[in-house]
Amino acid sequence: MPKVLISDKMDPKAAQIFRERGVEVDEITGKTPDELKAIIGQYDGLAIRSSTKVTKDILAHATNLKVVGRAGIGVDNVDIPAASAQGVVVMNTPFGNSITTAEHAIALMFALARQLPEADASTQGGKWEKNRFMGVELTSKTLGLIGAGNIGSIVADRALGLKMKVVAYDPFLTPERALEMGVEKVTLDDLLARADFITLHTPLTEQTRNILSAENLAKTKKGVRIINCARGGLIDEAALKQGLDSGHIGGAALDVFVTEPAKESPLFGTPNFISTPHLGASTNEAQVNVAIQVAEQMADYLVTGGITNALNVPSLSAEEAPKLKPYMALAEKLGSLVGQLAHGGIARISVHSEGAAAELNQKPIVSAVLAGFLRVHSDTVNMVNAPFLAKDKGIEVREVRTEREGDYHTLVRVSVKTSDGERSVVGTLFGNEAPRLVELFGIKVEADLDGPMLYVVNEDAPGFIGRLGTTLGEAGVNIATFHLGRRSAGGEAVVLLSLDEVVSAELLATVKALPGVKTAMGLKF
Ligand SMILES: NC(=O)c1ccc[n+]([C@@H]2O[C@H](COP(=O)([O-])OP(=O)(O)OC[C@H]3O[C@@H](n4cnc5c(N)ncnc54)[C@H](O)[C@@H]3O)[C@@H](O)[C@H]2O)c1
Ligand SMILES: O=C(O)CC[C@@H](O)C(=O)O
Repeated sequence: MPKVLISDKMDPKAAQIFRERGVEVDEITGKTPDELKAIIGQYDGLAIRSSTKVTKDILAHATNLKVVGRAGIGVDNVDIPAASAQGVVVMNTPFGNSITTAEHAIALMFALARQLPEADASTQGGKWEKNRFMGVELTSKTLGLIGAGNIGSIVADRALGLKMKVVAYDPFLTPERALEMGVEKVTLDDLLARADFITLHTPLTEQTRNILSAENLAKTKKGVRIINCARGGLIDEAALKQGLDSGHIGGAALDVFVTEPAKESPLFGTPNFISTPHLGASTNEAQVNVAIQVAEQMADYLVTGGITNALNVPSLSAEEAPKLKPYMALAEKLGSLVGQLAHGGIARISVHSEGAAAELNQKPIVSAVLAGFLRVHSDTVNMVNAPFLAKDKGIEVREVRTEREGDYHTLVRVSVKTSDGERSVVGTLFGNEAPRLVELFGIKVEADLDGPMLYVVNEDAPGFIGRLGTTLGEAGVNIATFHLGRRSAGGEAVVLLSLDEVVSAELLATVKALPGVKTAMGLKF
């Protein structure tokens, strides 16, 4: 039974779903990195929010880990390249808390417009400062949206409902989508010059870090009010403080900080500054949503192999998984076969699906070919890290599909281009289930690729098969199945034998010395 650790505070629904889906679960929160390292080795899955930092060091101790699930959106607390390199799937729940976070941004916009926190503190402090708190209306004001994805577009929708004008800066926003959202797509400079309120909804990347830098803050309208419910680091906090102190910035509300938890900050106590402790996603509804979603996604992966919302591997629905499973087994065996037989630098691997195979999601099939191919040289390769490793090795990967059926109703052809030229192996599924090799380097041969095997290329001549059988028999090696193929009568022939044990180096040398043998190799599946 797979075992999952929930290491951050999460709605109890998550643990309930894991148990219902046959996944054992421990909830142990608040561990230090060293404490986490000591226990992480026993888990197949790790469910987190933002407190647990899944570093390379933690991953190195997570020897059984298959999946990290983030109950939320941002995965900046997970070292995704390290997880990918280790073959660990990283998933998030991209929509579960979007409405809640958008509402928090709108709440902070209202709070800034009417100075609600200061007015509350003053009133509860026994002062009745009716003349001190003069607000601004939102109606007809311009809201500048930086980042118009899931959350940004909900914020835009709510702001339009408040009769604001919304201008958006997002390099990936298409004019059609902007039209659909009812916003005006603008450049960043235009947004800075026009917005009365600015709200940030981008991830923190090298392009967005300090997107509101001192230079850009200086381009804003005097009195601008700024909201950040996305990620700390999008605003230069020192420049923000200066802008608030000088009065150029009329107010700022931060839910997120460069350093979290933000227990101290030069911004604290600044007039017109509001802060919340990363509460964007903190509503009952959002926390139930993300807990259910993360547990379902992780359980799907651990129990059925279905992949949803993964950031480092193509999605594979729980419905698709059983259909693709035999293809992935076939693809892996073909990849392994070419990996064992190919020599020289590999320039390209092409995966060509034909007939029924071409109708399926190709990404998992290609990943399985690469995993089988690369696993020949490393035990730690799996479907998650194989595409990254292939890229690292400079191997070009091609995917081709032909829906028309050929001799077989379904076929997968794996071709490898090396310095010696391009060679292919081809396989099909018998009864839609059993992987079977049907062609090897242009020679028709039918074989199951299973267990230890012996591969021999010889000159087709009478008596050879008998001599080979005798040689193996004399060495006490039992032949399970015998598969033959040849290019032409008297030409090059291929023998593939399934054996009950791995051929020893000594026996291989004897086979190679048989008259007519061109190549002999032990294979393993
Ligand atoms: N405060 C919280 O508790 C909380 C909760 C949920 C999400 N978040 C954060 O909110 C942010 C947005 O989440 P989302 O679900 O809307 O993400 P999303 O991926 O749907 O949208 C992000 C948008 O940013 C845009 N973008 C990327 N680079 C940009 C750039 N250089 N300039 C302008 N736009 C750029 C993208 O094109 C995309 O449209 C994320 O950082 C997420 O982690 C915070
Ligand atoms: O888990 C949280 O409370 C914060 C989540 C939020 O930052 C996110 O990126 O989804």
